[in-house]
Amino acid sequence: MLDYFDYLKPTIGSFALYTYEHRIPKIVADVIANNQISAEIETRLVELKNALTIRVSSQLPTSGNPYWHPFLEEYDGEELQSVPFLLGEIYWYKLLYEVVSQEVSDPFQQIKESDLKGNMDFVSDCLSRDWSLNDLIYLCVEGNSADLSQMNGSAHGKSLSYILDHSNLLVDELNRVSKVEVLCDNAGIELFTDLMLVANLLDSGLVEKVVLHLKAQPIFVSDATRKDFNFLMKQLTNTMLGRSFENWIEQGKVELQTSTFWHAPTFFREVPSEVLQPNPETILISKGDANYRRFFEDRAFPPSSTFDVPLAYRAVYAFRTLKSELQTGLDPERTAELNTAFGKSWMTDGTHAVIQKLS
Ligand SMILES: O=P(O)(O)OC[C@H]1O[C@](O)(CO)[C@@H](O)[C@@H]1O
Repeated sequence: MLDYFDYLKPTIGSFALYTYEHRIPKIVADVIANNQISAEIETRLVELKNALTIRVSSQLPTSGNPYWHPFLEEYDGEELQSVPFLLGEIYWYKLLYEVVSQEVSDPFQQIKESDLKGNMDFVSDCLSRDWSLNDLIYLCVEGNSADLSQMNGSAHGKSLSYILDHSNLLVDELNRVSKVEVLCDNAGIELFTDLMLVANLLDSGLVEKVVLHLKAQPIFVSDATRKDFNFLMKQLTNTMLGRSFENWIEQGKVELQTSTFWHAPTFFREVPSEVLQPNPETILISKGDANYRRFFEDRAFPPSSTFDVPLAYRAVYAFRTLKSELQTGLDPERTAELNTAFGKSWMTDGTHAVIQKLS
């Protein structure tokens, strides 16, 4: 039972505190450096650097997004340091978005686009190779290292150590379904690797349809929006991959969905049927760290813990490089080995990964 465990919060020595004290000021500085904004907006952005002193306000403009209401009711007036970390982070990104949105539609657009442009050699190299399905699964997880919210920016291509690897199970289960849904994570290189995997699934006839879930608004710096998808497609003009996706979208074999649920402070137990429609003919692939945190509610439990993921898909798989202090389903002996070798850093430094069957 998840409820049995406390939420992760920015306590001394925690990754949450490091995020609020170091990562967030860096994100603000990057947004200022990469956007043409007025002095007034810049001043308001600088105020957001002191994230821990910010208080939740139920007056936050929610632009008609109903998924904000339970959070605002519950935490109105509280400082971010006493709010569960994931929800507090989402609140902070919303404040950032509200501040800049009068002048800029996506504060991270420039950062995301220049990262992709700077990595087009990697894209060309990937497009020129033959890939097995298994290798594409690994590529797709490695794509999740390309997270621009981390201090070191895009880091795809570094080799990952897999602490759980259920990829063979996934390949086996892919033979038994007709549809795959992907909860996409980062734009640019990660989204490109997602498309590479999806293309293999459709080209091989393994599945008939794929739904890609994108963000309706910018969040967590590099999370992929519809606009980011279009930008990637533009870079893929005149490639086989680009043409295939144009056709599949036209034929309805690839569907792009966005929902405001993904940038509201919500957990998966609240996901409504207008956002996800689980069914036993479909596999859900959840990309990235933030989605993993949303499944397990950012709570402090031992890494050997297991919890039900109450979504009635044929199966749910997480493709994730670890960037936060939670993990499930790990053998206690393996956990002890990792702690001995790396201290706590294996959980947050993006060097370890899982391909994990969650249900
Ligand atoms: O792009 P990903 O893999 O979801 O990672 C972003 C997430 O990781 C973190 O950087 C650390 O948890 C968060 O700030 C955010 O949840």
